[in-house]
Amino acid sequence: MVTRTVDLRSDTVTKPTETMRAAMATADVDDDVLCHDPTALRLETEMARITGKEAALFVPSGTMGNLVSVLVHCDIRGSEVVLGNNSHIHIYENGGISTIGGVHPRTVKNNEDGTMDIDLIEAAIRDPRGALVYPITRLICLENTHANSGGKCLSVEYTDQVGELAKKHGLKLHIDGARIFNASVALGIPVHRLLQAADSASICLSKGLGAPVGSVIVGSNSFIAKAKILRKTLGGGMRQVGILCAAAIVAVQENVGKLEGDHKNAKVLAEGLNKIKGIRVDAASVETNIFYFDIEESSKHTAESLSKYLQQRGILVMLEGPSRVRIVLHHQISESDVQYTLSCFQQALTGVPDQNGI
Ligand SMILES: Cc1ncc(COP(=O)(O)O)c(C=O)c1O
Ligand SMILES: C[C@@H](O)[C@H](N)C(=O)O
Repeated sequence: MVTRTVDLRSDTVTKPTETMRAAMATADVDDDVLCHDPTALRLETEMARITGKEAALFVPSGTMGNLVSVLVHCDIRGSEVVLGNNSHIHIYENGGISTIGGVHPRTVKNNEDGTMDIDLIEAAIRDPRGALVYPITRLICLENTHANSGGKCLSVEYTDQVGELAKKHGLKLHIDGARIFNASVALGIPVHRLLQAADSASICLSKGLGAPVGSVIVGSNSFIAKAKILRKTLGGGMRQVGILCAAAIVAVQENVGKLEGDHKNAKVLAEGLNKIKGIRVDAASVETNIFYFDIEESSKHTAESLSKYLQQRGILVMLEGPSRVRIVLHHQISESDVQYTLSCFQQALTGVPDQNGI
């Protein structure tokens, strides 16, 4: 019988802490559509301060945060957005910018570090003289940290360069900052500085920060005013939303400091896995809380059989292909969980109990 659960599928799996639940239970609330829920206002004011933007808006998910942001910037039919071919907006958001917003995606290859070559971004920007046949480029999107690249951090220098490029061409810059706090902690650079070049950003409170629900969009007063209308259009206007925002406030207050521990646990786990025959992981490249590993052909396991073996021992991972697995650390994974996980991997791949005798 499984007596322990180590959920490494994502940092979206965290459960609200007791402090969050207490804050939710006693939250000061009001109708956030008819007026402004006081706790939502507190969260939005704090997030605007942290990010150095004029205003902020709570939204139910990161997907809606990105969708609303893109649609505000690309509010004219025939608009085009330049984004990474391996970006979350392009891969995992149901093509919402097109299916709902009528916005055309223009992808540029993501490098292994999550960036897109600046010259390739510029080459993807449409020449306005071709307006008879071309869509009109209005927006560039970055993602920091870059999830599909293994939680890689975009440097502030790179972000500023893309910002300069956007300005040069009269474009806006949106940053999918689902894990911007992870980037900030890993780089030792404040969130507001990482977002300085961006006209907008979408920041997940429900990932590494551990809130049960929600994201926040940040930007200018004018941008957020338009975003609020679009959020309502999409059904995201919420009533006594302070119940959710109260937990998010606790998350920001209590969990940013835990991200460094998540990054350390990711590094320890990656380095430990790297020592196990049959597994290949670039442990040196682990920067934050996400990494991928590959199962070698010589191994007796596939990703699916390994995940089943691990699941029988309470360990949950995300399959990314026949021999590829994603691991994501979060504040509810302890150092002991990491060691237990390594023991189970050791047993699965080599059949030899490790020093823990498992
Ligand atoms: C980089 C990135 N952006 C956006 C999202 C979307 O967030 P949500 O799941 O809250 O819609 C996710 C994952 O969930 C993500 O990993
Ligand atoms: C799968 C993806 O949509 C989600 N953002 C995650 O990282 O778990």
